[in-house]
Amino acid sequence: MTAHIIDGKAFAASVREKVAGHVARLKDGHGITPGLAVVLVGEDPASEVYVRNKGKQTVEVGMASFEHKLPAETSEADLLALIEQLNADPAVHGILVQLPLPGHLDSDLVINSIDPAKDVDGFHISNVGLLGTGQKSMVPCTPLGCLMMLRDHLGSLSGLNAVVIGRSNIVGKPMAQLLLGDSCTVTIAHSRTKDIEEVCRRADILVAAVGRPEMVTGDWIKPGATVIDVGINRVPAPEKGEGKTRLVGDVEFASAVEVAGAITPVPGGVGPMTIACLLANTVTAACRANGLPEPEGLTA
Ligand SMILES: Nc1nc(=O)c2c([nH]1)NC[C@@H]1CN(c3ccc(C(=O)N[C@@H](CCC(=O)O)C(=O)O)cc3)C=[N+]21
Repeated sequence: MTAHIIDGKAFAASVREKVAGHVARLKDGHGITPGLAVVLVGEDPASEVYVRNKGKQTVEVGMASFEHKLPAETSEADLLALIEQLNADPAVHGILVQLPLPGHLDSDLVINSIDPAKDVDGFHISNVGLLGTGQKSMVPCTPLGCLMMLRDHLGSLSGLNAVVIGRSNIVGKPMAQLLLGDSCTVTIAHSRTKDIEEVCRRADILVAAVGRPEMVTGDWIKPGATVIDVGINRVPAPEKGEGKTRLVGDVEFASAVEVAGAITPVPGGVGPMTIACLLANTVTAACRANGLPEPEGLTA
């Protein structure tokens, strides 16, 4: 039996359609155009993949897109001044500072200077604390997208064993919080975990977010498990005619698809959902900022 392939690209399109509906309602009914500001400091190859689709999709759903491209040598003071300006701008409902930042900038300081209500990445310490205590917050886009796909595929997650591989602040930790919020029994595995294959084989839900190409193979997976592959790794293409590089996940798809019950592909899985959830968070932020009921089905 081969796994059901969860189509993140199609799911993301349906999320964007919902977002577009809410944007239209905000515009026509209330004269509000949700706006997303993206701040890029310097150039990072991994970030470029992301930026390519994002501005386009923001405009496609009817929102305003503000891009601020700053040189790599921008000072912390100048970056903080820009964020202060965006915090104060009523046309800006969401602010995203592209990570990683150049080494001379303190990313914790920068992220925590964003107004938490406009922190559509959900990385501000206030949002992290709100999520961890089950209060209304901005939820990080990648874990939110994973949660939406899991709920859509499985219905209830209650009582299931979930294993998250990776303990980053942007994926692993918030993902674990969301799964706990949906009453999973959650394990966070990482590079120092003993018998990691064994730990993973107990998972009904396996989320791989380590950034190591094809680390998880079919023999790590419980038959029938739902596998979410967060990894986006660019590796050299083995065959001529495939271009110089190709994208692979943290899961070895060919062996995993034979064992899992369902699996997300790379590309076309978590990546498109991340961008869709960024737009969803922006429309949610715009509703909250104006005291309007928040969109249903777009929040955790
Ligand atoms: N503050 C901040 N927030 C982020 O969310 C953030 C960031 N910084 N820095 C960079 C990473 C990277 N990231 C991606 C999102 C979607 C795709 C995506 O849609 N990928 C396509 C593949 C695109 C292709 O074919 O190259 C897919 O998986 O199908 C990729 C990468 C968000 N990031």
